[in-house]
Amino acid sequence: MRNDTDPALAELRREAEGGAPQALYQLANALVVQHELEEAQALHRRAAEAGLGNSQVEYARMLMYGVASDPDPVQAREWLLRAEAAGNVVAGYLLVLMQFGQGRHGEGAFNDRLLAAIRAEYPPALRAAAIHFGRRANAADQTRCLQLLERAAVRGDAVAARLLAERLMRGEGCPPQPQAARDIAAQLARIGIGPLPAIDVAPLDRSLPAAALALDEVLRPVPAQEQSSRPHVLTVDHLLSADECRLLMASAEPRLQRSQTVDPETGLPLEMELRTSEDASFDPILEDLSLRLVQARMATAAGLPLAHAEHLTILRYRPGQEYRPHRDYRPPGSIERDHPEAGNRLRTICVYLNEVAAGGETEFPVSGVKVAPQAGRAVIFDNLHADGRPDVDSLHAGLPVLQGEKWLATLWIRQGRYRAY
Ligand SMILES: O=C(O)CCC(=O)C(=O)O
Ligand SMILES: [Fe+2]
Repeated sequence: MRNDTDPALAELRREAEGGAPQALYQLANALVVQHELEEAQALHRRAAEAGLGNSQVEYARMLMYGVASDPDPVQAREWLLRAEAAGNVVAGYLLVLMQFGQGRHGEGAFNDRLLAAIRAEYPPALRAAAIHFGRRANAADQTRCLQLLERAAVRGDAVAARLLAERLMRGEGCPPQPQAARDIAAQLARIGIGPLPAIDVAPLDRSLPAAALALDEVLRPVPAQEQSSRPHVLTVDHLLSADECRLLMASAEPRLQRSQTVDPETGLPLEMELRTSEDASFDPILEDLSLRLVQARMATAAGLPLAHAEHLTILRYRPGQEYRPHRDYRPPGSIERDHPEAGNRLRTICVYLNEVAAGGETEFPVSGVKVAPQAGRAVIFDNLHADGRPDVDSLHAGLPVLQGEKWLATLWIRQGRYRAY
């Protein structure tokens, strides 16, 4: 509904009457805050056509996420390329994000794009690069990781600040600096953010070259251990680094809510005793490059394109909480309501994000396999037979947590494309 009473908005409207691109941009941003998205989109488009880089980026963002219109990643990409050519580094950063969702990394340029956004001190780029360097087992890259986390934190990135505090406290990549860690923790506590669960540090990657960015490292195949063939269950230890596990927990925590499950009869979401955890799901609009790269790593480990994955879900179980035996494939009714063209859930990948003091294993009753949580360990299993029929043997459960917390990241990956980008 049009808001005509807000004097600040009325002033912006007056200023935009002359059609100056900067004034259109400012009015559009104010309208987004008021949820007047269609008008905002039209104004960004006008300013974009007049050559304003910031509006080109905002218009492209709306097209990427399908805000005020259906998603149009092709148009979004064109606007981003235009803005990038005019020197807009956020456009380059968003192009990297899209490349890793669309399997367009073959076009290259992603490392240079990220570098340009790092040089411009764009916090999401600083954090993504920090986590990238933090996987490597050499002192120079570890120092680079810490410096980049600090630069992101100084620019207001609370997730980077949490990752930095954990590293300083434990002396990861540097000697322990408990006082500096406590200072950051105290600042975070003032805005209601507490410490993260303790996790063991995964061994660092010795195969990566020092110094240069190499983002497509997330797409390298990883060796997996087969746990059972019926159902088909694999595990990958240390798929995610400590920083990546912390990133997922820190990004999810503010959004956790009581989990819902799909009613097998009606396909409608339902709160029930089957699943007693809390969860957070990341609509792509909430994603940043760090989250996207971790998901690309997970999808690669599962052997499927990220574009086939439903939204990333992070679960937290407290003592006594569990996910009773169930299968992940969905009833036909529920598929019809949610991207029927993507088909059913072919494969699931879950990654444990912390050490659980006791309990919380993932159990597959048909083969008797039980996978114990360990930070960074992935469990990957098929929900459908090779011919696409549901595999009833894929029955599995998250056993009750007996002590401590269990954090888990899940991607349910469909047979076909689910995401626009
Ligand atoms: O908590 C677990 O170990 C299993 C989780 C699960 O089954 C799921 O996310 O679909
Ligand atoms: Fe499941």
